[in-house]
Amino acid sequence: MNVFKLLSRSKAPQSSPAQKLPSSGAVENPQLFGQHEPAQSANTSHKRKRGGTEDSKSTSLDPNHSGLPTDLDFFAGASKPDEDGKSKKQRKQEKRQEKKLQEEGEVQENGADAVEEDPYDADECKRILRSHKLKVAVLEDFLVQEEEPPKEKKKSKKRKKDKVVKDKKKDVKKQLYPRPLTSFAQLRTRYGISRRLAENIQEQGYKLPTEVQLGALPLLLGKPGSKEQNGTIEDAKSSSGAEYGGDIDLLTVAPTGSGKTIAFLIPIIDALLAHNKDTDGKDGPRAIILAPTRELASQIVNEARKLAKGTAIKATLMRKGMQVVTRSGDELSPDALDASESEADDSDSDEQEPTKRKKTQRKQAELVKAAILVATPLALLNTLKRKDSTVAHLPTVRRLVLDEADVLLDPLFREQTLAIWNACSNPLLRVGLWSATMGSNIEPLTLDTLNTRWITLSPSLPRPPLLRLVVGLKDTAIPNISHQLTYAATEQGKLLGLRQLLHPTASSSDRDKPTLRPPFLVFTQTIPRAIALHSELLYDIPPEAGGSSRIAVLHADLSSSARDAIMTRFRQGEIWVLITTDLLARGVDFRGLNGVVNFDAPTSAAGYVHRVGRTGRAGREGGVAVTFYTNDDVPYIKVIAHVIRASERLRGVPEGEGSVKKWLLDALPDVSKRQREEVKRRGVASRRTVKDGEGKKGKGKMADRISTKSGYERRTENNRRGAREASKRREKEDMLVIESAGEDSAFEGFEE
Ligand SMILES: Nc1ncnc2c1ncn2[C@@H]1O[C@H](COP(=O)(O)OP(=O)(O)OP(=O)(O)O)[C@@H](O)[C@H]1O
Repeated sequence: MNVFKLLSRSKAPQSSPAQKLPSSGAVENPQLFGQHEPAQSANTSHKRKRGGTEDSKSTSLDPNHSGLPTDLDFFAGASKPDEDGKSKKQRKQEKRQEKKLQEEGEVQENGADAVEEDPYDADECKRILRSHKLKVAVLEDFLVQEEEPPKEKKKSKKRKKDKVVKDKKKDVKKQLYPRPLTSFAQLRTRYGISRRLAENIQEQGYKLPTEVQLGALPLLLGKPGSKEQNGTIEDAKSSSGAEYGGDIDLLTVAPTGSGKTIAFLIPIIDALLAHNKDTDGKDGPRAIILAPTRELASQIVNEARKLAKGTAIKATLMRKGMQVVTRSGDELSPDALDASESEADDSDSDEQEPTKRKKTQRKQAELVKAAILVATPLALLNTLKRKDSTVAHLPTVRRLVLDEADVLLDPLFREQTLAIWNACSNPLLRVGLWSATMGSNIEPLTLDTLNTRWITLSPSLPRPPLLRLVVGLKDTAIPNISHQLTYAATEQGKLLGLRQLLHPTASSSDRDKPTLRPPFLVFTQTIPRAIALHSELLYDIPPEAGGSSRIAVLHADLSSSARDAIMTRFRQGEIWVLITTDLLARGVDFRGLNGVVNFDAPTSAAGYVHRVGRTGRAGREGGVAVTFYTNDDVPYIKVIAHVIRASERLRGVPEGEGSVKKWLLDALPDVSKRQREEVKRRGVASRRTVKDGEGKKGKGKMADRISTKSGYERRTENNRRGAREASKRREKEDMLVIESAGEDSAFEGFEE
């Protein structure tokens, strides 16, 4: 068996206790926090089941059958079980219910899973949320602001309104304590999600919800009028958020690999299924998910398809040539027209016969018919742009998700993202912003956008609140991986260091340090550096082990099909070392990835959090993150050292024992915010790709160079090569002289 097959998303085998590596497979408990909390006596999952007994459903969706040892089954019911695992109270309740059912002679409409839950204990909710490091706050409670929109107000009243808003702001960031989702079974029992959706979730084999699912799903699934059903206590200060009935805009910050994707997909699919007419996208998509890269977008499509399997809901990846709204040809921008003529639809047409497909290609290229559309901002905006540069509206879209929201609202993508957000003209649009990191500018920008949209689109409608859910410490790397910050002095030092990782020897491997095993990712600052590093390492893997086919480079200059092929080979375990740029830094999920090497140090704290978060997914232990730094990085490495320190603290590593020592933190210089911004935007100067004509005498070439050879060796080699070439040239010239002399002597013409 090829152990590297473990990398495959779908074929990860079970872990063995001796081998704790991400590639060893899924862990029992994907949660990052709260696992060592003692199980409390307060019960949050007492149920009176209508239609069937508790044990008629011994699946992983059953909260009382999670299959975990009691010490791990953090959310196990609190009533002391008897030999059959049930308390007397539960047995009594079940008998009562069975009898009632027999009398009624039928199962309640919602199916055998419908239950009614007891009012919950608010203190217990708070305790669970705190132990899992979940914080929910109302950023701005629009629902209570039922004043006229500011636009229509007279100047004299404006001051008064400002005061009202200010007063309200005292209440801003009010904490909420939603009732946590402690088992996937509750999705059906508490929120009545569709049976098919519940089965699809169960098929994924998830045992416990991760923290972000535990907090976000109750907020997003709460049905209007579910207040009583949820047994919410009427306490303004410790509200559960159920009063919003799921009608909210949500900004979520949760660790990398913590399962944010299904946390935003489940509510979308559930809502689409709830409204039969929304399941197809005949008149246009109902939900749009934006992601910064094509790789991430296509991964989200896969997840959505798994969750929507067997339903009428289709998810599709936005490709060049697709159209999202019906428009006549002369309305299209040249970009959109070119694209629609050159390419056809995606996998929705895969099932059709080839001839039929050919005929319908043109038609399908005209309109996407999937209810869920996943796209990169540029790809979508290109198809929406009209000839006159205006953007077509998407009135059918009711849900917009910005995955990796901080980067989508970063200057690089901001304009495109906001253009799409504003193109979603439905006043009932609800937005979700998700990421593992969120800069401080994102909240005001989001509030601003929501405000402007409300004023222009629906001033008469009540507005939903904007809630913020934070899991763990904001902007911190996950605690379940080990970090190594390695000083390599020079570029050559980094290459030697990387080779030592590839070929560890007894002398090179530090016993205290966990070894990095393939498969792993190697990040560089620029595309030319990734290509150069790939050429340098190409023959480092012996032919017996697969040779150069085991190492590959992936970057944005490759064609889409080449990128897809490399991704597939890496997932299948054929490629062991993948060299890449920040293209793969965010969102991409290689479940069994054992490590990450920052060959070029990331240029921001967020960059570090996302890159290293490609390993240690869903609570897997044993991932390793190695970061090399040279003299050129010294001014900027402190922020990364701080992130590592914070993550080790979260893990419980005592002060002084972590990989970043205090003396190092004290020794590293601080740089100004401006310098930090500059390096974040453009990278470390010595590694930038210098364009033609830029920089001094060939500096551009130097910047991209990656090699083990020192400058001295290079110069000596160049001199030798120059001397050899000069000598060859001289020999050639001598030969020419002799030959021409011979020719001259042989010429006997022109003489009179
Ligand atoms: N409840 C769960 N139990 C176990 N595994 C889960 C659970 N939920 C999601 N996963 C798995 O966790 C992995 C990471 O999920 P996902 O890609 O959604 O993370 P993410 O939070 O979006 O990460 P990132 O911030 O890097 O984008 C996936 O392989 C997914 O299948």
